[in-house]
Amino acid sequence: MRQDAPRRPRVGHIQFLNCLPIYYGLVRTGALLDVDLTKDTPDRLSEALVGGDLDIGPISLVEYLRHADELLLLPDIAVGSDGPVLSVNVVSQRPLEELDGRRVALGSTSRTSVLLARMLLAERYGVRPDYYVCPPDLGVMMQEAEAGVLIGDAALRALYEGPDMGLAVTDLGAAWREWSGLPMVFAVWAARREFAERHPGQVKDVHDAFLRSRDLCLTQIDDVAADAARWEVFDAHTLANYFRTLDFSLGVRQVEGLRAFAAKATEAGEAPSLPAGGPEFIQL
Ligand SMILES: C=C(O[C@@H]1C=C(C(=O)O)C=C[C@H]1O)C(=O)O
Repeated sequence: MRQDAPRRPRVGHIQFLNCLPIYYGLVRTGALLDVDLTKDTPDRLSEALVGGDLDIGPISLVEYLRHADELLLLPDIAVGSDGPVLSVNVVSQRPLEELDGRRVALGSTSRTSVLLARMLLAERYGVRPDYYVCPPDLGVMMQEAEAGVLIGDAALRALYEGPDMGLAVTDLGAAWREWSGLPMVFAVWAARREFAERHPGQVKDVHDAFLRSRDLCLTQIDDVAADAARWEVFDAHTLANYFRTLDFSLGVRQVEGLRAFAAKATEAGEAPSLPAGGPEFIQL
């Protein structure tokens, strides 16, 4: 028996459909054998990465901004959209400009989208609702509040079911694009700095695996959607359209969008400002 057996990197994975294209390829390429994977909601994964319980993984953008000194970004991978995202929504029983002083529920799995919603409602709609955090359940939210902010599968479902229930659905990817003219980055991938310094090879391997996985999947979206539709409430066409809508890249425009969001978050007192030239990427 080896007493000092090296351990696999502890890697996070968002358990929403939005990251299925990345997971799918990890299975197909065999990369899952080389990582200790934790699937969870974005709020818990962010906390685990910041707390040192994970080494590498996706992190909600604003949580990255709050802990940028402990983290390094992985290049070229993110969860975002350039316009509508379909799965980040404000669901409302009345027009957004009428929400002043009204109860608005913030889904507990989100950190970035709930902040985006609060900034948008304050700055674009001039309203100051009475916010509270609650589980991401549309039915409960609509009983207790006039509007709710949802992300992930629950938000995608609300997009299709909300209008029949008399609810207005505002896509926050589209709203951000109208506001800033830029793509929105909801989550980034990061490694803990100390881990990256000790195990640069492992970070590179995990990063390569994510990119290969994503790229493989993007060439087979209809097959991935058909496979996933066997277990999901969404049909294959809806899923394929969703996967094509999401933007998993982190190029020059996405980084511009990230910086614009960071500047607004700093102005709102929600995150320290990015260092000049930031965000800081890992050198692989
Ligand atoms: C596009 C999405 O982006 C997400 C939104 C997040 C947030 O608001 O904190 C975090 C991770 C991503 O899952 C989504 O959840 O549908």
